[in-house]
Amino acid sequence: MTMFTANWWINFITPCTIIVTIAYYFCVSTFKKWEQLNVPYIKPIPLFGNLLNVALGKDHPLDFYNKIYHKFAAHKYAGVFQMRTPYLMVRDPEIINDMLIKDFSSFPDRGIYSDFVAEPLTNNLLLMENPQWKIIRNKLTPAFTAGKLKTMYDQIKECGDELMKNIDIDLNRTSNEIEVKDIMGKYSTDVIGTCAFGLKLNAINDDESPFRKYGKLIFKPSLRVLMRELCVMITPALLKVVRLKKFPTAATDFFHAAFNETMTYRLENNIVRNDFVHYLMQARNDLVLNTDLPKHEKFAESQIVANAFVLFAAGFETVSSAISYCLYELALNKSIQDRVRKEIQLQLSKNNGQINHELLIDLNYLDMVIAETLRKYPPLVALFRKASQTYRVPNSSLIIEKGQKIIIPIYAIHYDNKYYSDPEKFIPERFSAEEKAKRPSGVYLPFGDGPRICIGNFFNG
Ligand code: HEM
Repeated sequence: MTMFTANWWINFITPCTIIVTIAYYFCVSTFKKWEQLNVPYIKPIPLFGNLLNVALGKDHPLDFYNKIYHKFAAHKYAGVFQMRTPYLMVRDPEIINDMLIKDFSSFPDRGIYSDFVAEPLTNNLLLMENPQWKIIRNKLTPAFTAGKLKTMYDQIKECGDELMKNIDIDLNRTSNEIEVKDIMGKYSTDVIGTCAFGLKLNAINDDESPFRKYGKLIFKPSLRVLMRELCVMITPALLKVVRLKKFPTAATDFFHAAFNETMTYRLENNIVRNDFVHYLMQARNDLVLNTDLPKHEKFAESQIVANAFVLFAAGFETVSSAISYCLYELALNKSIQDRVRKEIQLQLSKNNGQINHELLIDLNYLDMVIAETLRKYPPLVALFRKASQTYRVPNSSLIIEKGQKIIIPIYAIHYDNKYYSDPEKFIPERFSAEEKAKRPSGVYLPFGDGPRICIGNFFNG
């Protein structure tokens, strides 16, 4: 009997010890990386790396990046462990420029994980890797030129008129208060809908608009999204087990059906409009239906729909957040607000009351106000890249291996008083031609930079 108990105990304890040892080894197996490469870093905690407070919801990722950026102020780069995954945070503007622009061929992808089979809508420009990214980017770039924007002013103005009507109604209904972020979300949904897809979504007048409803849903922070991100940073293989999706199924089903229907409708009715859908359909002809293409170069129908989705999703949230913050700062800074108003009134009177391309390019002060808004409130707090080959970091002994993930902390750089004195203050004059010329490049990145810069960059003026 005693023998049985002892054996049972040994039989139990041995596998447990082995499992705990393997689990522990797995949790810390990547943690020697920065020490071996002589890169400064903060001591990581098993499994969580440096991300414990973010995982517990105590810190926003933005605070986390800021802390590391400031802690290593004397260094050009620092090592970060996001759970088990080692990232190199690059702080130095020259290295940032090299990675984004000059040495783009070594960093052509973002390295953000997605399972394109389980989540076909994520198989789009933002997450696609080369060589497919380059092919589809070349097909869609012609949809984003200043000339195309000129043809869209009337549609944008129509949305603007509806917006003004609704602001008036809201102000009368409430005691002179409006929820700016919400109304701008509806407005930008309508603008992208009409300019990009030829759809009159009317989200501004329709609280039940499904584009607005599902658009909001895909950006809603949730435990599901946090858990998914943490799983990816432990090991993407975990997602095969826990099956957490980036976007709620109801939203992806809706957008899939909506964009499919839009394209089918145009095909069946021979409708040709010079907008994003037109270029997406051309891409479909060239890359999906083209029988001359070898099989491995062909795209799937679902990739065309995924790109329609990303143009909508990446477009409406960024634009509405930029306009909302801009209005917020104008409300706080009356003298800046007055100067913007005066400039618009002056240019309108010079241009016979017409809002068109000529008027917009003369709104120099407004341009500076928007640039300062995007400095203070960049919609993306960081850029991501992944090394596609071994890379020697310029002017240093550091050699990055293929697959190394990179973080460029846009937000922290935009608040670094080395480049922007009194960074908390809203000072549009920072973006006068003279002031801009004094700053190094690589320290103003609201749209990213290099060949992978935001494709909608032009759309924002
Ligand atoms: C205020 C407005 C916007 C801001 C601040 C913004 C910001 C950004 C940033 C920071 C990136 C990553 C760039 C990089 O990694 O270097 C990006 C990528 C992207 N943006 Fe925007 N964006 C805006 C509006 C738009 C609009 C209106 C659209 C489409 C209609 C759009 C579509 C995209 C797409 C498709 C990508 C991925 C590009 C690629 O990898 O080729 N964005 N955006």
